[in-house]
Amino acid sequence: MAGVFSYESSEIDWCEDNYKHSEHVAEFFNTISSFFFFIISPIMLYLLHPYAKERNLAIHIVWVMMIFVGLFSAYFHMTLSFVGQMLDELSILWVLAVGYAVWFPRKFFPSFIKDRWTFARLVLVLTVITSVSSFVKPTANAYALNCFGLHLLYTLIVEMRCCTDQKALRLAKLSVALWVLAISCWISDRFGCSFWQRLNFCYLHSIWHILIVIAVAYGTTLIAYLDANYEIPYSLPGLQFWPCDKWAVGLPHIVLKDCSQ
Ligand SMILES: CCCCCCCC/C=C\CCCCCCCC(=O)N[C@@H](CO)[C@H](O)/C=C/CCCCCCCCCCCCC
Ligand SMILES: [Ca+2]
Ligand SMILES: [Zn+2]
Repeated sequence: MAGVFSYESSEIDWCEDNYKHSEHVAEFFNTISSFFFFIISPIMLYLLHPYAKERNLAIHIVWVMMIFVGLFSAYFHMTLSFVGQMLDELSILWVLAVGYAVWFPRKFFPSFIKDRWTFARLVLVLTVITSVSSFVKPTANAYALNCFGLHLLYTLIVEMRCCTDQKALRLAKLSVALWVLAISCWISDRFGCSFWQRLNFCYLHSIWHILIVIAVAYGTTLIAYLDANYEIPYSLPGLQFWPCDKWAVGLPHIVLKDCSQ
């Protein structure tokens, strides 16, 4: 039993050299880059608050859980233990589940689902079953999780096909570009390690951590914006960038022009 907690008990080992910078931390840069989740999550909680207050406070669960994703990711890369791997992957699965439950567009619901509450209960049942199944072949979990990324991409493309809002279209292009860059780093670290070792540059998984958390910030704001236009159109949702709307870089957020109704 203790074996599952022990260092390197996971079958997965990322490209970064182990114990190069500390005898207690297996993958130093992969561990510290996980702390990026702690920086972005509280800012996103703050930025999404006006929208969540108007729509549903349960939306905050997504970014509260992202803090745990960062925590478990840091623990996994520090120990490369089996427990660390499962906590990292299961926390991602549950963030995705909450995201789908609160944001998945009603028009894509299966025909036998009548309302969001029933859809959320279906997501809960499927997530419990998937969580149990994830112990059957743990090495396949990360690939299964990336399939959700592909499904989100597909949903976004269908949603944006008839969108004429230039700010939303720009945000969609930025989210997809960040996700493509992030997933390229993840795949390259996984399958091209010997090449990167020859170049003495084994930090692609750390770069993935940073890019994916920004992609999720952009992607979730876009989904929340489309949701606000559909569910609370009277609040006249708009998109802005923080800290300054005129800057080329920043975090996107929703501004509600009329919260009086
Ligand atoms: C309508 C549905 C809305 C859903 C909202 C989704 C909200 C959050 C989604 C995902 C969180 C991703 C967190 C990534 C954590 C990275 C930790 C990590 O590096 N883990 C690795 C091991 O260290 C592990 O191998 C990674 C596995 C792959 C995870 C893939 C997750 C899917 C990401 C989907 C991102 C969508 C971005 C939107 C772009 C259009
Ligand atoms: Ca390693
Ligand atoms: Zn990682």
